[in-house]
Amino acid sequence: MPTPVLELRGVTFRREGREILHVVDMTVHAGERWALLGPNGAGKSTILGFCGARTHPTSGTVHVLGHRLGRVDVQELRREIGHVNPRHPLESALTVLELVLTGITGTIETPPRWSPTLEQRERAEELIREVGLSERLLARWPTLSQGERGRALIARALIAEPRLLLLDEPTTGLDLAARERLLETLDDLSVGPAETTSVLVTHHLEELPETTTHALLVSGGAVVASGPVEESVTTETITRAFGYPIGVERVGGRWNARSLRGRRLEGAGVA
Ligand SMILES: Nc1ncnc2c1ncn2[C@@H]1O[C@H](COP(=O)(O)OP(=O)(O)OP(=O)(O)O)[C@@H](O)[C@H]1O
Repeated sequence: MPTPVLELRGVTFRREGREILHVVDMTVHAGERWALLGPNGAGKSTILGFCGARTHPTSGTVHVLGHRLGRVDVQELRREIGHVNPRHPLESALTVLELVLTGITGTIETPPRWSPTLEQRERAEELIREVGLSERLLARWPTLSQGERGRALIARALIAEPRLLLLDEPTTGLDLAARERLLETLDDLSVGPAETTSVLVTHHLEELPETTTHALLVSGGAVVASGPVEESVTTETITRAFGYPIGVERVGGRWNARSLRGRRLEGAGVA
């Protein structure tokens, strides 16, 4: 069995005298697309922090790309991880092209006196085309819609050819068409290198890309379900994770969720 891309074993996390995560285990292999699901405050972002080598556990072990956190230069490790953060802290008015190129330098702003090679520029343009932003190539960051920013940030992450892609609520706040477009962009990544492995955080089942292969459901810092998505995302597990009766249905590859309060559980084709 090849070395997993991510391995969390018996991970706990304590802050201000409170245990935020209780014994989390998770193993992600190359090519898998994971979703981290759960209600507000469940611990999803904290887990994503381990995956991105940004947070260390209080106890237990975390291996990222075969390296154990605490025994590796995290700066170097982070270069192999693409992190799409909707709260990208860019302050200057970079164009889409310039923004994507900062994925090569691993910086937020364009470093002084740095300029791309012709090859790097062409690669950036190719990725911008792939995420459907060719017409906005020279548009500046402050003028981009939230959906355009999301897609530009995905291209920025991909240009560094990461072995692991982390997506923190990439569709939050997008209108319906922008959300669908971004999900299509994520689904299309599966035609890229087979090794592209991803972990996506969301609260909403409707925001899961069709290509999701596995899910980890957390609630109150504990794992409710984990494994292949068909087994881990069901009416029973989602109801347990969110503490509310929610029916889950998968239609045409995508998921729907709705309250079962006042409805009968049987029938309705729930998963
Ligand atoms: N550094 C910290 N210090 C103290 N408490 C923290 C810290 N980081 C996270 N927490 C707490 O841990 C819990 C889990 O937080 P986390 O952000 O991981 O949840 P989440 O599932 O991502 O939530 P949301 O869906 O609301 O973003 C929350 O109660 C949060 O307030």
